[in-house]
Amino acid sequence: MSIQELVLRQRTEILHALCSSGSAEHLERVLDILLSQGGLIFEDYQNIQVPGRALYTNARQLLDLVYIKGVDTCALFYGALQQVLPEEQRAGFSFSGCGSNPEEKKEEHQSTCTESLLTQRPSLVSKLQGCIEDALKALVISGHFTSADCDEVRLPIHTPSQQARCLLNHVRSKGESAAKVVLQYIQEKQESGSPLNQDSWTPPKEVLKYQKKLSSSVSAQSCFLSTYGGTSHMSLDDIYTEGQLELPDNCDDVHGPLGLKDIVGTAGTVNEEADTVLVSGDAGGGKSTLLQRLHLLWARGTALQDFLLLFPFSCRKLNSEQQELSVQELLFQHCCWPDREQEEIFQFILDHPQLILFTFDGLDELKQGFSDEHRLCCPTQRAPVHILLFNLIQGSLMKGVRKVVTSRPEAVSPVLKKNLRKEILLQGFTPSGIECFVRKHHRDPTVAANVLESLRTNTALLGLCHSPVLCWIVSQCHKELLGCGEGSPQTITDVFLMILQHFFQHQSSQSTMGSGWLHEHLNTVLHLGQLAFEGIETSCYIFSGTALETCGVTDTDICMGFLIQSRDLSSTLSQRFEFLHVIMQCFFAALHIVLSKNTDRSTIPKLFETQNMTGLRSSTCFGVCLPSADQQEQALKGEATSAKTPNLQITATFVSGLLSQRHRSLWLHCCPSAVMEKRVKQVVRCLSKGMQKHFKSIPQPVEGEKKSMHAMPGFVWLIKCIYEMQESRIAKDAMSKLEVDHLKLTYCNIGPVECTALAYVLQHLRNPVGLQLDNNSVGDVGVEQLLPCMPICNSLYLRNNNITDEGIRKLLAKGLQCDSFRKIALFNNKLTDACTQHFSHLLKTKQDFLSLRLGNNNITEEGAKQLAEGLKYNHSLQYLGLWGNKIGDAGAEALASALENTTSLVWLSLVGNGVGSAGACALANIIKNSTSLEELWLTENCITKSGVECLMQALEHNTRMKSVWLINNGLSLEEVEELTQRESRLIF
Ligand SMILES: Nc1ncnc2c1ncn2[C@@H]1O[C@H](COP(=O)(O)OP(=O)(O)OP(=O)(O)O)[C@@H](O)[C@H]1O
Repeated sequence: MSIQELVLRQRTEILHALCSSGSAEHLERVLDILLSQGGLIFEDYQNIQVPGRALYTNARQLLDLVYIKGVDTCALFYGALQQVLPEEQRAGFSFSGCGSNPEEKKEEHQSTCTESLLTQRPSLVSKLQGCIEDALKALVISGHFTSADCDEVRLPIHTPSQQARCLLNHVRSKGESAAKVVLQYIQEKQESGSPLNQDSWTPPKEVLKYQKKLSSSVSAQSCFLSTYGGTSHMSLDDIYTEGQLELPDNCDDVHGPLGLKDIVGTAGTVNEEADTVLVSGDAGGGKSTLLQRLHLLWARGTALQDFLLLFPFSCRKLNSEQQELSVQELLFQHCCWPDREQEEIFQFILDHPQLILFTFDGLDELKQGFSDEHRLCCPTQRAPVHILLFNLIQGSLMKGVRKVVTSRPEAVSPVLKKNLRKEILLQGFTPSGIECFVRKHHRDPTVAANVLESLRTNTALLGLCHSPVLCWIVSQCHKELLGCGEGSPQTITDVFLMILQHFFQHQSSQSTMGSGWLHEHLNTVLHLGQLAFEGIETSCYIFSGTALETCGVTDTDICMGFLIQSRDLSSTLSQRFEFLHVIMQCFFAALHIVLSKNTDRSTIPKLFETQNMTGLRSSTCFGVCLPSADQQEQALKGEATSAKTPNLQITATFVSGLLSQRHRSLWLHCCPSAVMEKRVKQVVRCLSKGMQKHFKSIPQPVEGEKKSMHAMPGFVWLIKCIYEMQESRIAKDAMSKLEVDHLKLTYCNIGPVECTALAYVLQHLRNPVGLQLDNNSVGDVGVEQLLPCMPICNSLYLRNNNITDEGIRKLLAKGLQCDSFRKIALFNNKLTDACTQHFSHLLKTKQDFLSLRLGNNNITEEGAKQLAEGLKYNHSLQYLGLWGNKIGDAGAEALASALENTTSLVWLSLVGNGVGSAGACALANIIKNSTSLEELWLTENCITKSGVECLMQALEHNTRMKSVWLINNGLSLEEVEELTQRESRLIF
């Protein structure tokens, strides 16, 4: 009998010997040997070892292939069995002359490293098992493996030998030089005599010394928070509160909240080839503080430990670099100077990009807007710093070095987006974050409790506190806050006036009553205002002593605490200053515009006009104040103005707030009232004109469609300015001309603060509208802020907004009293069964409610039962969507019984709810009896043929039903075919 025949005859026994233990190890070792001896080629191996396929199937595939390949391969196969199987099993599979000497084969296959990986595979698998991590490190350092490659190898379902095989397979796909790294690594291990399972790679000594110096300077720079510099020292450890990190809505590959580690992790990656991670968030939202935290944790060795060197940059500081620099100079001069061996250290950085992390804070503050026009690839070539920065971000310079960049969202251009690995949104504090921050800020629990209580009674202020910088001010000014009773702050201008007063009164020997405090410090306000204004118009946020002098800023002014000394990793001899926070600079710039005698007449119109055009990329706002050469340069740069747009918008918002009726008494003795009146009129006119422009942009509706307005950039900002003015006359005027049926504000970065302003303004609309706020960050506090405009909303769309049951409780309590309120959509929020009783009550009470969509929340059987209670008594609901919840068959049964005789429901979706056949049979009763239902969606519900039969029988009695959707249920192809033929309204 030939050996080929033997393979056939012993097929069952061989399969048993290879697979009966349930472990794949025997089969995999046989494959290793066959690969090493040329019995199989790698493509054969891939055809046999199909991931996820049953072990027996793989083994059968091997036997088929061995048989087809012929006698030689069969002989090698029997030889491999002899090597792999336990002694007691071997005897059954002996065949004289089988198996050639593997060493001989090795001689034949020495030409390339990739081939050696195959010929030496059995021994490599055994050698690598104890030192997978080291081998991975070598591959990462050499640039062949990414962290995703490593993760795949490390998968916990792999045994050590499978990890080794997976590593070898990956290496093969990376090519010859990767194979060389592994072989060299194994060889060096053996030559050094060190056991293969010990970590041995350490960076050169000079690099380690440099790392130590860098990390100690990063640590020193990041352990205190700068906002407290002017008043008191607060260590970051004592005050740091987790902010809310989110991925943009379209990528939902992560469940649960993101943490700091996810910033450089794989979550949310959209472009594997790019190296830059963007953290975007509003002014004062905590981006710089978050980076500072990352820096500190890295320097302490508790985070980002995959990176040996971390280079932190501040775009604000890079603005003042006048020289052209090379990357080497940029790193060493701006971050940390190596005491020795600069060339060696820089070469190490170039050779090991995976071990290096750059952070660039405040890209929006860079004078030049991001552009990819000037390409630079050579790390030793000098160039203006912004060009270096852009090329680093794009990866044309220092490819492979990871970069984390922060920016305000308004300044993120499409060109920048194109170069991003991923984006993470920093959404400020959550409600529990606010509480945590206040408690950290006030060690005295009674004070903390009082501050929190005053926030609870003033939800507009609570909304503002989602912004960490405002939360800081509110905590800092707790005495003023607790003493102000009725006049408690409502707007961001109120909050900043509070801190202004707080700082002045802390510096004064006696506290001045009434509005006298401002008059007393008017000179300081004007000096700092001038400095701030000039800085905002030229994107300058750091000021030299000379700049201070030019604006008349004195030592007394500095002592007030609004300016702090600029910190820098690179040592500079002259002192430089910056405002406590850039929003503070905007506030002083606004004070200058409002109070200065020298404010040009065109300043206010230009400030508002520019912001209102399209938001970004418009001509420079304060162009008139710049020398004409600068104007030309700005115009040429085009995007340069976009970077400062957010600060101009904030300044304009403050101008509106400062000129509001409520604050005018403050300025009585500071500025002639006629001038003040004129400025107020200018602002009101600008806001009204801005709104008009938006309204004019609304297209006429197509016949039969509703008139709908999509918010243009700048719309929300205009609304916020109107809110700052706190004059309902202005809000009313602005809104009286808006005639739309539907207002769409999706993806507009709307948080609680914006909700407050929206509600304030929209309540003056003449006719009810549909308000669509999908994909924002409204949250429960935002929902509460929206309540005043509920009477004007006939439908409310709040998809993807972090809303919980508590928010719904308040929303529905108000909704019950609103006659127009008929529809609500809340997909993708955080709702559970706890909110369904409120919906149930709403359904019972409001007999004109039309549409309820609660898809993709966490509603279970219990919630469905609660809803059913309400549905029993409701005769108006037409649309009910519970797609993507977990109501199960019992939930479906409860709904079915409540809706059995519905005369209103037209559309019901229970997609993806685990309804099963039992649920389907119950739902069939609605089809049987209802006189209204037209569409039933039961896609992805594990319904089998028996369930579909029930639905079909019910359809026989119903001619009104248009379709029953049953895609992706537990039906075979044949069943689907048969059922479709029997009933065409079933859609599979
Ligand atoms: N996570 C945090 N924990 C505690 N305080 C914070 C946190 N984040 C921000 N703050 C406070 O808010 C202030 C403003 O934050 P930060 O400067 O980090 O905001 P930003 O987003 O960088 O603002 P901008 O875009 O205007 O530069 C900080 O100085 C600090 O007082």
